Amino acid sequence: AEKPNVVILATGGTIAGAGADATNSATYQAAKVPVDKLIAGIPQLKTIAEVRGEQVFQIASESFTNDNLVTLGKRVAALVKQGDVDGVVITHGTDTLEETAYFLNLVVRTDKPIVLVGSMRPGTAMSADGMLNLYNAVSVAASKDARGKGVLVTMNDEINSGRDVSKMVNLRTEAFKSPWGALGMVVEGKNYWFRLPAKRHTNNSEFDIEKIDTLPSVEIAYGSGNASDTAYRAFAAKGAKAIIHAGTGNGSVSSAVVPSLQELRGKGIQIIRSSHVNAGGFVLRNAEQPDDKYDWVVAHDLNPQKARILAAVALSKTQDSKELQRIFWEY
Ligand SMILES: NC(=O)C[C@H](N)C(=O)O
Repeated sequence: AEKPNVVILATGGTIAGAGADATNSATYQAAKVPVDKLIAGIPQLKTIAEVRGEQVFQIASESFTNDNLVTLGKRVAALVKQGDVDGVVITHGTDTLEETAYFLNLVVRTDKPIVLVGSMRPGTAMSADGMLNLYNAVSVAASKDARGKGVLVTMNDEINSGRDVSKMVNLRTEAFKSPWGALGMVVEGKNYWFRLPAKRHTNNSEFDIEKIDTLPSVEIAYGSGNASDTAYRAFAAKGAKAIIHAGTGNGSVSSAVVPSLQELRGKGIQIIRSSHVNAGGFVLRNAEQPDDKYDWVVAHDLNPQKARILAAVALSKTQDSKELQRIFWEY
């Protein structure tokens, strides 16, 4: 039987990292190993798919920019349109993997599997996790039963939705979790599914990377005790179109910051309240702050970095705060 065709788009990260010694599991350089070498290191890939690699970037993911997102998105969209491509895998640093996964989930119109994967240890380390993670990613991307489920992330044998999943801990290989649970598991080349995403994505999205060439500036300011309005004002002065408030608790805002956010909203900047609580926040409209009165938006269950992605994508289409709020409920 003919094997499915899977393209691996490599962007760098620890999965392409190299350390000086096998004991260096945490001290190494990310984004060193080219994609062809990663593929050659796993001869078993040939048994599950026809695999070819493309080096899109070679960067650590903390340095990913909006331009990187747009370039990658356009390449993925072009590939999934090809009849000779059945699935796409993207190797990526883990630090912003959740942002890229959510971005592609919003803007690439396809049913074909798009799977992001990274690793927590470089390939040179003892018990490196990248090899099995990449094998699993190719196996999921090659499978028909992964179609139509939105952009996926395979790490540590779990299949998570690119919308929900987040890096929850560092250093450990069990780093990625979704607050709503994994969609399934991939074990020895077979997928076991347990749930489906409920939010709009890919083919059912109103956004399309083919119509997006740049993303507006959306910045994140962190809430804590003794918070000041300095960061919010500085972002506004630099031209931010929206500011994500990475709020305490329910997305609460300190009384020292509230008047400034009202003022910035009056100048046309969108104010979006999210929560930075670790295990998954959930911000409700008009709870903690009168969002209707102030014309602010709430980020629903999206963490600040995912809220940044959705706000940037949404603002490429609308400047209306009510539309923005609808989009935050639906995606
Ligand atoms: N584990 C990793 O991939 C971390 C690395 N700093 C990156 O995101 O590129």
